[in-house]
Amino acid sequence: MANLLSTSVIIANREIPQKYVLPPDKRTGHVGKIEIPIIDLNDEKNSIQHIMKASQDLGLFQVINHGISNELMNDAMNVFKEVFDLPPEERSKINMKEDLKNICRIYSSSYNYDTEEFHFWRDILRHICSPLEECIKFWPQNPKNYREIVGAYVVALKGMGMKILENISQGLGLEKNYFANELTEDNILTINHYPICPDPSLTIGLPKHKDPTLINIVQAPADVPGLQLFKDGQWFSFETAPNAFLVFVGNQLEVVSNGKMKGVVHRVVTNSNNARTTAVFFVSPSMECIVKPAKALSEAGDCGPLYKAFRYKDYFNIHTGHDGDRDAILETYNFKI
Ligand SMILES: O=C(O)CCC(=O)C(=O)O
Ligand SMILES: [Fe+2]
Repeated sequence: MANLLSTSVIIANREIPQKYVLPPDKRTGHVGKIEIPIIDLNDEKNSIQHIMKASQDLGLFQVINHGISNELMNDAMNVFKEVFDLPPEERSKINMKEDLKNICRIYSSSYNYDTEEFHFWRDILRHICSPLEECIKFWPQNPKNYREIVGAYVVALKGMGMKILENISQGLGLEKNYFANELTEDNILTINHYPICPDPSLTIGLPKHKDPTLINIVQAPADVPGLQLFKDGQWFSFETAPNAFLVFVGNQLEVVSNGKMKGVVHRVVTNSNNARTTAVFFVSPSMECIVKPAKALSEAGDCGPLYKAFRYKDYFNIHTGHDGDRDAILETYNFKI
């Protein structure tokens, strides 16, 4: 297995190995600033309309009053950080031999570490979360309350995700529970840890991509920036409100909504002053699910369906197989008609 950045001599030496240095055309330059709409999930009168507008304008919004307590958010973030501070011999126990389905894995850069053109400046702890009772047995036991806290966190995130999707289905004119089925059955939680980087101008935490899921929900620190989005030919950095979650429209929502909602191209840059840890909850179709535009939407307008039906597994396999540039999937996998 690849060395984790968090333990390796790279950090101690304060130098960037060649494999992490981006080709000049991929380096990050000047960026503008943009504000991401903040949506009050308690404001039932307006939340649908605000979510729809933000999803259509930007493909990204933040939610507050989302029902997940600050205490649970803090507890979860603290145990995630503790995992990355564990001594290497403790951390290596996370990749358990009995975990044949790779339910819980800790690794560096990406799944394509051995073949990718350059490495990303991040370590990842990835947990499959569904079905929870099966998967939780393979999650870390150190810190000792890890499973209890992260189990509660995942249940809360799923509940919040479904509430957001109820808003979206109503905003699209579909029945309220349109997404309460195999379209949202697979859930993964990844913890991204971006260590301090001696020279952020030469590296990338996560290169530009659109999320392959239905939606991605992100808990990111308000005081350590890193995420940037691409809009109208320019990159923008933005701030995350304290105790808010960011919600990204994923490619599958683009398909189901027949292009009414658009995913946003984004990336993560590195930081020379602070390490950054984020939690990302993927709400995805099951691997066998056939994804296609909702009939009510493709039959309503003049344009007909804008996307072909496809099996999520076929899409996902191509998506994860792309070294470095996950956005390339949009060109190579022609799921558009
Ligand atoms: O770690 C972050 O800030 C965002 C990660 C992300 O975009 C992703 O995992 O798809
Ligand atoms: Fe993403």
